[in-house]
Amino acid sequence: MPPVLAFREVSRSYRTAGGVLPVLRGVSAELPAGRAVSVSGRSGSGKSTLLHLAAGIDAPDAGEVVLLGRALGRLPDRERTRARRDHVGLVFQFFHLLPHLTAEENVLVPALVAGDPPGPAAARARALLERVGLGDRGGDPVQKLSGGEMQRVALCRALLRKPTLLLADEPTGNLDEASGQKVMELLLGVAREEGSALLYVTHSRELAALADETWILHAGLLERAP
Ligand SMILES: Nc1ncnc2c1ncn2[C@@H]1O[C@H](COP(=O)(O)OP(=O)(O)OP(=O)(O)O)[C@@H](O)[C@H]1O
Repeated sequence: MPPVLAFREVSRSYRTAGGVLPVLRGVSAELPAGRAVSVSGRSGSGKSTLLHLAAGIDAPDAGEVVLLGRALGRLPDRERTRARRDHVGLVFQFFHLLPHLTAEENVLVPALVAGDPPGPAAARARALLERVGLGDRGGDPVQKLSGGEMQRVALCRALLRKPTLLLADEPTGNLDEASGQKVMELLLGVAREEGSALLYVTHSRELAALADETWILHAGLLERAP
């Protein structure tokens, strides 16, 4: 089976006022199906850049990002968007929920966008909310929920269409330690049950250690922690 995600000699630099800033300098790594990998590294080391490349939101200057055997850079825009929609779930630090919609409606957004049949999608949304302990909050507008609860809703939304790859950029960065720990345990547990590979960025050593493997970005290169 090909890896869910592969970085092959990926480089990315940015043009800044001070000149060209090389962020990734020939990074190669593979994420096998169902595996959980955390990404660490100091501020500015390129963690978010790596995740954006994985999601096809950003493109490398050189090298290839391969999702399920297909090099994203070689796909036409529409195909790349479809690959992301069908195979990738995204969780962000600031949740990006629609505040006036209910928890269940937020979870259902990806199904609406994709035109999935509403009945099965709604049943799955309810089952996921139940799984993360929010079975009785599905009808509440998300703006009434706590930060930890909002992130659990965002997790359900990311998982709704059974993504092969779940990407999470500092998913606990906006939460206190206790809710952060709970969200991370749920993220890892549900991803494992669903068989989704998981790549998550975290600044916390404890939370990074919960993964099967840790990738550390340093000086534009990727090192694997034992
Ligand atoms: N669009 C951009 N234009 C110019 N520079 C950028 C751009 N995006 C990122 N950078 C720079 O690239 C470097 C890596 O950014 P990135 O956000 O990937 O780091 P990070 O490891 O996620 O950082 P943090 O832990 O602080 O969130 C930083 O120095 C950042 O300022």
